[in-house]
Amino acid sequence: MPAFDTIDDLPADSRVLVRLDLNSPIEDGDPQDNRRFERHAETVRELADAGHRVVLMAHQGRPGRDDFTSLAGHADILADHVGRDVAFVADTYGEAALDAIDALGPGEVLLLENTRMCDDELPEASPEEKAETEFVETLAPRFDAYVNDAYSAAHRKHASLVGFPLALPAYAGRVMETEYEANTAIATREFDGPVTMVVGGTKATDVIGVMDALDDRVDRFLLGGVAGELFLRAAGHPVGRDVGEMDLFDEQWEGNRELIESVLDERGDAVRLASDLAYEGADGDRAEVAVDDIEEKREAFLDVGAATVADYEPAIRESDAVFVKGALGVFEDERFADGTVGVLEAIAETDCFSVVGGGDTSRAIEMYGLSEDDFSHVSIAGGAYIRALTGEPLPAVEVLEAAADR
Ligand SMILES: Nc1ncnc2c1ncn2[C@@H]1O[C@H](COP(=O)(O)OP(=O)(O)O)[C@@H](O)[C@H]1O
Ligand SMILES: O=C(OP(=O)(O)O)[C@H](O)COP(=O)(O)O
Repeated sequence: MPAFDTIDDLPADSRVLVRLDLNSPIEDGDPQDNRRFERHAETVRELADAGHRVVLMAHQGRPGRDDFTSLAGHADILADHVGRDVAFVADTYGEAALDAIDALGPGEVLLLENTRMCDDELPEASPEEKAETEFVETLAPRFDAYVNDAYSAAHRKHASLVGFPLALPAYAGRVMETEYEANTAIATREFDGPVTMVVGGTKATDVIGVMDALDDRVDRFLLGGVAGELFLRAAGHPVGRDVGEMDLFDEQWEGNRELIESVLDERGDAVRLASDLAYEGADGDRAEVAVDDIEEKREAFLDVGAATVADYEPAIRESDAVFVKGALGVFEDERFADGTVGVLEAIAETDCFSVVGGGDTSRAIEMYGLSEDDFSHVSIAGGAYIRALTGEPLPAVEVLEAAADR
């Protein structure tokens, strides 16, 4: 069980400052609706229904990047999910923000401007230093409690995540609670049968590090995606290289070659690699080739093949727990979704404990009509999920735990 207090422990009629993670894809300047809104809406609705005055903080993008925008559009999307008005003020802790906070009535909800527009939010520093910033020292006295629901940002030591829990009584929101429990299961729970990890996607450096760190806590790794191709390359197959205008493979190969070879050396029996791969044939349709028949990589491989899925399915059915990190193919293109969807369907059909993580990969669930209810947990975290899997501490969770001990 987590060692932090939750919103069940909040005193009645509190003024609560709540940190969410609404960081979203931005298209034409507008935030796109996604699972983060839906999940955080549950915490916000519960707090508002209980009669608390609810002030929300969140970030969007990083300064200097295209996705660094105001949260005005986020307030509207969140309001739709909460089923209540979510007021917005284009200020983080200045006079306009303080006036809006003071004017809030019981059960009302206000979203403050992108926390990263405030100089004190970034860069990373210790909780003690962040608690002494003007941002925290100005806002904290207006509140009775701080709630952190932003599990997916909990690996960052930013003021809104680690500073406020030192200045106020601090609690975990519902998203924080459920993400924490599911994502640490691999490190904290005992499973009776085999534990399997499906490893794919494009961020090979991240997932190979996870494989190395998890070591024998996972009984078998089923590989696909870019990471899988790099492992095939290490096993002596002429794949896992950039072709044409690609730049997904060679650099990640150079950076991970030794680690891949050492994982294969030490855990080779636990690592299952694709036996066939799919690519775009001359007619534009999906074509497949057995890995043993590949003499030279001439085209981009965009999915694992049907024989690989048939090989992975029984391994999933025999498992007591399955954790997914990364897609097995470019599932956004229907022609190359079979690997990812086949494996997700196999997981959905079993009653094993299952967690699907990664913002991109978890989108395959709704895209292909799978039900989220058929998985134990679909995480809305990327980087924090990876760290939780390997047992690496999350600074924003640590300060919540420390707050509960005070
Ligand atoms: N062979 C491949 N070549 C290129 N992209 C791939 C391949 N296999 C999977 N992908 C891509 O990987 C993405 C998902 O993985 P990634 O972005 O690493 O993970 P996350 O789910 O954590 O966001 C998908 O968008 C998919 O298109
Ligand atoms: O979306 C996020 O992380 P993720 O892409 O790892 O899930 C979080 O909001 C953290 O954002 P950041 O990586 O800009 O600090």
